[in-house]
Amino acid sequence: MTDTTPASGFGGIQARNDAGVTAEPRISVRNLDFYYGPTLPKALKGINFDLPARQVTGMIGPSGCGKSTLLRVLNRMYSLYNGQRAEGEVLMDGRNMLDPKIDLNELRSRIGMVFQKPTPFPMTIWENIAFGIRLHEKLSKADMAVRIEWALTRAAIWNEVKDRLHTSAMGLSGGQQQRLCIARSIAVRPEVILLDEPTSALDPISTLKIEELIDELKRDFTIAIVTHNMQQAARCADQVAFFYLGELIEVAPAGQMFTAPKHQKTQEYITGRFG
Ligand SMILES: Nc1ncnc2c1ncn2[C@@H]1O[C@H](COP(=O)(O)OP(=O)(O)OP(=O)(O)O)[C@@H](O)[C@H]1O
Repeated sequence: MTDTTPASGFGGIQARNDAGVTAEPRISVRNLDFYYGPTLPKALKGINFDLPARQVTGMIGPSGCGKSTLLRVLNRMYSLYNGQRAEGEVLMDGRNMLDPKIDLNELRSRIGMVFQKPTPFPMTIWENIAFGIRLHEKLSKADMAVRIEWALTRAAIWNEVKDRLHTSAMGLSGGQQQRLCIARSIAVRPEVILLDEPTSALDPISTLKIEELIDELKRDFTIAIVTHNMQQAARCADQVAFFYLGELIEVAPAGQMFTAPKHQKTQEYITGRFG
């Protein structure tokens, strides 16, 4: 990982990516509201922000503020559940990804998701990767082999698994399983990867590997990461979005967020006064 001289931040938090956010938006979220049910209050209220292309957006905020809900809306996972409803827009190339006319398969191939707990399928390492690719593309055996090696290499796990591709993925360590899940997600060559607390079940060394991987992957992918760990947000993110009670309170370049947050609530949260 390249390092920059960190700015001194609140609570000793130092943002590594201090350059600010200059990229064009890959996803623009506009006036987004979300309901878990017809009689339940809004879980997301009037959210407006952009995910800049090939940058990492860290999503922070106390438990229940809507971070995971937002990721579930971005890849329309909620549409599997009766009664859950989103209003507003999630724009990619000027098209609203929430429009039911947009094919879910297309959406999922453009916006991939990795969950908190590693979720490998109970099949071989090879099949874990091939399975998703086959849903979207028909590749020859040779092309499939190339794609699988590419995905595992990009997820920084190829060297550890290349001699055991046809053994069960369940035999991998937790950290390896999570990198396999990242490989599975990038194997379909999405443009955006959503990571929901991807290291919360991992040891510090595996966590570091995933953070290094995120830094590497942002060369090609637009990334959003939900994290409870301020230090991790400061290490990984180019911009940080702070959520509270279903609202987006503040979004800013990481350096600014951890040195000079504009809102009192943000300041209280990042200094550990609640949450
Ligand atoms: N399936 C559900 N049905 C009804 N309400 C839900 C459901 N899932 C989440 N909620 C509510 O939506 C709000 C946002 O929850 P969400 O899981 O997005 O928060 P979060 O910020 O990701 O929290 P955490 O950091 O604890 O994972 C909370 O009030 C939660 O209770």
